Amino acid sequence: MSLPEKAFPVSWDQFHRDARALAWRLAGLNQNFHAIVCITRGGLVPAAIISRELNIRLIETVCIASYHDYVNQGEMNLLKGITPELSKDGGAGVLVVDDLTDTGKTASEVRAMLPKAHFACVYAKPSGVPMIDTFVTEVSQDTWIYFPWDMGFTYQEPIAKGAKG
Ligand SMILES: O=P(O)(O)OC[C@H]1O[C@H](OP(=O)(O)OP(=O)(O)O)[C@H](O)[C@@H]1O
Ligand code: HPA
Ligand SMILES: [Mg+2]
Repeated sequence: MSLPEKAFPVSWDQFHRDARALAWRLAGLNQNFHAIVCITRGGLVPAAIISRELNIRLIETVCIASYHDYVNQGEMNLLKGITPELSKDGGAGVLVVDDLTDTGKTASEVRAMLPKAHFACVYAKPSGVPMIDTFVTEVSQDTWIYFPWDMGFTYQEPIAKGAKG
């Protein structure tokens, strides 16, 4: 697959604001989550912000990767699963956090491990939306989200010369 048509660049400020907006939504559910399971690596950043806002101090990781060469998704690679302490009741009362859902495959893989957990991510594309309980911003499927931890400052082509957005 080549790079999707549209670009959605996100700055650190914007990501912090959007992750906080996610925390507000989650707080409004009054569900009293006792732990966060964050899907590494992308979920580490929103998990740090949400754990601070909601005062959740028990943080676990599930280490899973499927995008092996930037935009192309390969097979799911589960490097570390979830402690039985958190998965024993199907993950009831657990909040699962990721940066985004795209095809929904990553979330679906983790849902199979924690069917009763609440799934949250900051950004969502339409194919992944059915896998997620709470998110903040939806972008179209033909959009690539550029996260600040993947970026550096570079020259931008003017719009009139064909900049992508
Ligand atoms: O909905 P999907 O199509 O499954 O894609 C979403 C997943 O892809 C990215 O992770 P990636 O596998 O690139 O690993 P990373 O978090 O370590 O960057 C992203 O952080 C999500 O976890
Ligand atoms: O749009 C995206 N941006 C960054 N990482 C991703 N992994 C899957 N989709 C995306
Ligand atoms: Mg990820």
